Amino acid sequence: MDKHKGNLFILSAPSGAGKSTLYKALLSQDKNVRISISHTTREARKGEEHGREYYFTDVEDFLDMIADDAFFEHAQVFDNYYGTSKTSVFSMLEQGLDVILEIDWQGARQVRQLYPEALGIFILPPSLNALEERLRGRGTDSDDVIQRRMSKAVNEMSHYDEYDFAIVNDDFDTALSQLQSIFTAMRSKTTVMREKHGNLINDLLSL
Ligand SMILES: Nc1nc2c(ncn2[C@@H]2O[C@H](COP(=O)(O)OP(=O)(O)O)[C@@H](O)[C@H]2O)c(=O)[nH]1
Ligand SMILES: Nc1ncnc2c1ncn2[C@@H]1O[C@H](COP(=O)(O)OP(=O)(O)O)[C@@H](O)[C@H]1O
Repeated sequence: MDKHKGNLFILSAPSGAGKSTLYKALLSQDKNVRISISHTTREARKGEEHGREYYFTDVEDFLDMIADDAFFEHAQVFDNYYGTSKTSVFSMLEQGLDVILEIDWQGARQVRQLYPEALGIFILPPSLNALEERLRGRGTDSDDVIQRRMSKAVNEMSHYDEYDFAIVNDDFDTALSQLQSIFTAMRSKTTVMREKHGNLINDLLSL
């Protein structure tokens, strides 16, 4: 795969761990970061908008996109399909923007295969009780759905060590500052410096 100017980040967590709240806070403070908007076949929740949280798509269109090789990665999560389309991600990276993929562990595995320089970050809740409270507090899911999400959460969390970094989202501000530090560190990698500051590096080495 071609080299791009921006960095690619994978952000995964069990539902309710706080990843959306964290990345929204990061986005509001960091003008160089964008979130990739996924396609999904799940129903929009109250307050969600097509093209903002997700592109809400029917199963037939989603399967057509798979057949057209339009996805960078895709997976079935709960009973729905989710996928990241190739075009917008690569155009943002090409513009030098850092891109966050908010995807599950199955999608993360596919991205690592295709794009090994992607950096994986896993968000953990401080406890299972806290996770359940946050899911209930969000008020978007029925009891039934919450129980299913809780059992899926344990499965999702069992993959945390496939990621480069893990953050426990207990105190929100602490977790946010850890996330920001990871982004800052990634931008100082020598490979990124060479790509972005080639002229400076040539000058510095010119004696
Ligand atoms: N593989 C993959 N997973 C995704 C994508 N978009 C969202 N997901 C994952 O699908 C799961 C369910 O997401 P969602 O329905 O928004 O519920 P939420 O996690 O409770 O907000 C989460 O684990 C997301 O990370 C995607 O494009 N690809
Ligand atoms: N550190 C935290 N402490 C307490 N509540 C939190 C914290 N981080 C997020 N939340 C709350 O938990 C709920 C789930 O967060 P959300 O970002 O929607 O999770 P996810 O995107 O991982 O499913 C939201 O109501 C959010 O305000």
